[in-house]
Amino acid sequence: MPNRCIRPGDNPDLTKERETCTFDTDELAANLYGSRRNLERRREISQKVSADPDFADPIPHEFLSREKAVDATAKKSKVIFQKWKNLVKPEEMPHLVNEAVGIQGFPLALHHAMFLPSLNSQADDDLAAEILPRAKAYEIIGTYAQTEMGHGTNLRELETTATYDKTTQEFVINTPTRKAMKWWPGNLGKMSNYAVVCCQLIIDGKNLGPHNFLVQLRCEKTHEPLPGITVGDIGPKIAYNTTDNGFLALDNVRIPRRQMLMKHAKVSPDGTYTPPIHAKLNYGAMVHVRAHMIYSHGHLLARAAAVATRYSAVRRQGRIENGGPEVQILDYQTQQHRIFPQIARAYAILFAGQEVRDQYAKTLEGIANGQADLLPDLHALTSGLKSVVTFMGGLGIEQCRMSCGGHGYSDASGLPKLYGVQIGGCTYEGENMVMLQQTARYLMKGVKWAEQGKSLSPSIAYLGKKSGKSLIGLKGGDITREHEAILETLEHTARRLAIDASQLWEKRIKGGECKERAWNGVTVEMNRASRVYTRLFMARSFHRRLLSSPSSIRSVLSDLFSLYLHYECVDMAQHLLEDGHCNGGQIQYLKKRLYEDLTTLRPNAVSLVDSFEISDRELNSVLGRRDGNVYEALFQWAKQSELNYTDVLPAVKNYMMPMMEENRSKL
Ligand SMILES: CCCCCCCCCC/C=C\CCCCC/C=C/C(=O)SCCNC(=O)CCNC(=O)[C@H](O)C(C)(C)COP(=O)(O)OP(=O)(O)OC[C@H]1O[C@@H](n2cnc3c(N)ncnc32)[C@H](O)[C@@H]1OP(=O)(O)O
Ligand SMILES: Cc1cc2nc3c(=O)[nH]c(=O)nc-3n(C[C@H](O)[C@H](O)[C@H](O)COP(=O)(O)OP(=O)(O)OC[C@H]3O[C@@H](n4cnc5c(N)ncnc54)[C@H](O)[C@@H]3O)c2cc1C
Repeated sequence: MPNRCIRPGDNPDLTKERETCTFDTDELAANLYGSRRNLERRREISQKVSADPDFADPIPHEFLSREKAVDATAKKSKVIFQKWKNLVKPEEMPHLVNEAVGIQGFPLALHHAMFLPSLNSQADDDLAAEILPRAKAYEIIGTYAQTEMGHGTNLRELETTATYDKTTQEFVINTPTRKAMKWWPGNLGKMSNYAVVCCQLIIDGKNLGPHNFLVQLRCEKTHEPLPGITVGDIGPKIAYNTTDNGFLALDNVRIPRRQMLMKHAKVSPDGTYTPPIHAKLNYGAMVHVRAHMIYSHGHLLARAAAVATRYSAVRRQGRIENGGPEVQILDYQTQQHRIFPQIARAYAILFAGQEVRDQYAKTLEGIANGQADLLPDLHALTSGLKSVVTFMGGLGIEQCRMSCGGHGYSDASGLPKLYGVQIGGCTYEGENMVMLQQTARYLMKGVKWAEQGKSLSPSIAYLGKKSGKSLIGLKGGDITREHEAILETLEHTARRLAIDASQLWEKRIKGGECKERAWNGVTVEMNRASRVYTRLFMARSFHRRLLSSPSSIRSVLSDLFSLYLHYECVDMAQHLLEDGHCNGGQIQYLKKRLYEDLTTLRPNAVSLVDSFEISDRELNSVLGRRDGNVYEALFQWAKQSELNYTDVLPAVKNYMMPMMEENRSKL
């Protein structure tokens, strides 16, 4: 079944790969994006963006200074949020943005990712009615300012205060020390004129903990900072350099009482405080991003896998046997072992990302109806997923980069930027080690509930099951039963690690340590349990997707799922072996199956990444281009380097030439 990406003039090796494809690449892409219609819309948007002169790039972003890149991004953002705004549905926006401006951020990123969601879910009706229409119409730009120079993780110790003044019915917002400055918020430095600012709420001298407040930062007419406000950009970073991550200090800035986000927690005019139905509803914007970033980070890995796979199909280097032409590097087993698991993981992350977005929507619905009972499960799952996915994605992108040899190190490959953006996710929205502990807290409760025979939510239902013997390698040639056997083994391992961690914790408490110190003595094991819980969820989610897939793509998805499971199990072999649930022979069996999977998937590798349906513009990689004509494109790309504007650089004229001349004249 030929892949529909084939076009005349393409690199013949890529064409051959696509001709040997065994599945309908459009079917898989439609499944990935939810429907044929969604796939068509995706393509339509890609084509229209490419054809829109307002989005044209005279030279690639990689060659622009930071200021020019920010300028170009802002210009395109204006086009998106004025000219294009009504041409796309909200759920198509992320694709439009990726396509038109790229992945390094844009002036309205935080406005969408956190400012609007905070207002939507935390502002009371009056404030929402006043501010939301203006924010949605882009009359104002906002961000989410929580992290301070001195505190990001430990929100309880944030220093910025919002002290209620009953006499004027205002909050006084203040930054008491240098390290209390807000530091890091995206789009805070230069773009935003408003922010949701997280402050300790102080009433009558009593600290009621972190709460959110809407603060105007800049004049709506001049964009100059308002009195009492010091604001700016924190400087260049590993990536996200078209984002103005910023600093902010507030010098006793007064805001009206109603600018506290009071849908859940409330302060009445006389200073009476009413707590929310769930203590952490103020943290809702973080849960929003965590729930959505899984999918977007899966897409980053998908891009890297697409670049590495296509390039490895056109790159020929060395021979496996003497004689004959040089081989495609994709034929080396080590190359397949590096890249194919990244393809499988990208699909797994995308599937899990879609499930968790749905779970988020359900939880939000519940909260709107006064029910926060789904929140703890969602918080545990999103905390685990954000940590596992960003770390796994970072490792995966780096594997893809190395698999492209020298050219992978060039910005032409697009891979260094992808890596920089991906690993940002290990830190933002809660540092990974910290968020895994949030998941572990929930697991520890789950272990207790299971012991007490209480009912468990679906994501931790496995904690209440009994383990049998691992059937890995004992299920004959039936792939369906093999998948089940592996999933059961993963369930056992996730359960066993959670119970072991719980017992280790209890042992330390019984030994006389307080709960918290005892916790710190077992957090490595706690986080291990959280990771395996998360990886089990991802495997189960992939399996659900496989079982519900149409027959036309069932076989290739099953091959991919096999590789996914075998790879994950070999990667986690230590955990499978530790308690004797699996034996060495079973691990050897899994490795043998993994190597077979590499061979099975080889003919479909290029088509599997074609089904990610990432346009050349969005991929932004000379190595990953759909037509595979990389060498000419590489030269054309390099010619645009600003160092090539002139043959003899001033740096050479001013320093190197005189040095050489002086040294020659000494002889
Ligand atoms: C046009 C484009 C459209 C785009 C659309 C949106 C796209 C989104 C995709 C975005 C992708 C990329 C965009 C990039 C943007 C990045 C921007 C980055 C922003 C940030 O980084 S914002 C700052 C984030 N900061 C943090 O995450 C801080 C981490 N720290 C914490 O969260 C907390 O301090 C803590 C949880 C670690 C500890 O808090 P604490 O108050 O001390 O609580 P605990 O005692 O630990 O826990 C008490 C109980 O509360 C539960 N809990 C904690 N947090 C939550 C929560 N968020 N929700 C629910 N429940 C929570 C916890 O489990 C405890 O429960 P228990 O007592 O055990 O029952
Ligand atoms: C690209 C990017 C964008 C960002 N955007 C925003 C934004 O828009 N708005 C915003 O408010 N913030 C933003 N941030 C800030 C970000 O949310 C914080 O940096 C993050 O939450 C980590 O906090 P921290 O920097 O204080 O790290 P720290 O807490 O100082 O972490 C340092 C180390 O200490 C460890 N550590 C800390 N506490 C514990 C613990 N309890 N247990 C074990 N280990 C611990 C961490 O694991 C880590 O290894 C952004 C950050 C980045 C990198």
